[in-house]
Amino acid sequence: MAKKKTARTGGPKREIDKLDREILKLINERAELASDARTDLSAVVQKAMERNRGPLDGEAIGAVFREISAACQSLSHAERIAYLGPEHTFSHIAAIEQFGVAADLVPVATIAAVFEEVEQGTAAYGIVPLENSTDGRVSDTLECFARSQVSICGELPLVIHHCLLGSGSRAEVRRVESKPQALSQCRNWLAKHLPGAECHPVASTADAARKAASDPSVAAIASAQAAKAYGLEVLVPNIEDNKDNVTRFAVIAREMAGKSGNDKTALMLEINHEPGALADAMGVFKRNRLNMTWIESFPVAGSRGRYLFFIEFVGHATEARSKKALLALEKKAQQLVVLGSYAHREPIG
Ligand SMILES: O=C(O)C(=O)C[C@]1(C(=O)O)C=C[C@@H](O)C=C1
Repeated sequence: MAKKKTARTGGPKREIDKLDREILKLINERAELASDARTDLSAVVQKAMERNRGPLDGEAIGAVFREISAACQSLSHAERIAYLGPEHTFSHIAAIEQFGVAADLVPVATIAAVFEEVEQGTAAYGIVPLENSTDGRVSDTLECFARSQVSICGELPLVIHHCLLGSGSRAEVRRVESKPQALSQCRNWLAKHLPGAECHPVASTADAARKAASDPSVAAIASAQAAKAYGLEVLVPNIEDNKDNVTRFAVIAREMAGKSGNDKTALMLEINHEPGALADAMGVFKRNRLNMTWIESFPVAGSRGRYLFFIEFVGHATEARSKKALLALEKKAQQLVVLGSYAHREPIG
């Protein structure tokens, strides 16, 4: 079939040159389209098939362009960084701290979507809240770690100042919206200063700010940056209950990070359901003189009684003492997953 088409359109060399030019054109188009996170590969393939005048048939040209588009997409997505959006969430602020404002920062709707972007390779990194000094763990994130393959390759503890934002006056506020973690970090302030207001959970602090912009009876708890971006007034700044309110973010990726010399390692452990099993596991850290910096027990969804332990200790997983401890833990564990090693950071802000 290819031979017949070549003859009709004037020789293989010319056809291949023409094909090259078409490919180049489509690659350029693809690069432009890649800036849109939702670009669909099939649109590019479809275009290539429509433009095709031989020598290859439609199926073959579709297959070639599918491969080219996928390669371009993975190249152009190599440095995309996914975060819980919309713009001006605390996750966005953390992503700017970590990667700079010029980075290709991509807002997504949920923490689970951040994990998906990284797992599927459409983003090289993601940034997710792990725990807060007032409110404890961020369950959405731990749940994602329990069923995902991604690693932690960095940490970023960020000082969080919450503001009450609105488009009217404080006296008009009947409802306060924010992410449950933010509402919880301000619960004493809300009980004292807005006891009659209904608290309503939404997907993120910036999502709350965006919604509050159209209704003066609704206030949002969000950052001062969100106030500016969504055209709201800061009705009350610094309403967090604990003045040293720090959220620790994890930078996630498909690969682990190398040694920095001042590292921590996070792991996920499930142990036998029997007396002394947790004490035995803890004994491994003691014997190997490894200082634990975090422990969190988390129920395995739908298991009725099984728990995962999220543990963090000082040291890189490749260091001798860590390796010895991980080996000993593995023998005791039903499940042991090293989530990653990463450089220790002091709180920012
Ligand atoms: O909603 C946001 O702005 C987020 O980035 C999420 C999040 C969280 O879930 O912990 C991050 C930091 C603050 O603790 C409040 C909210």
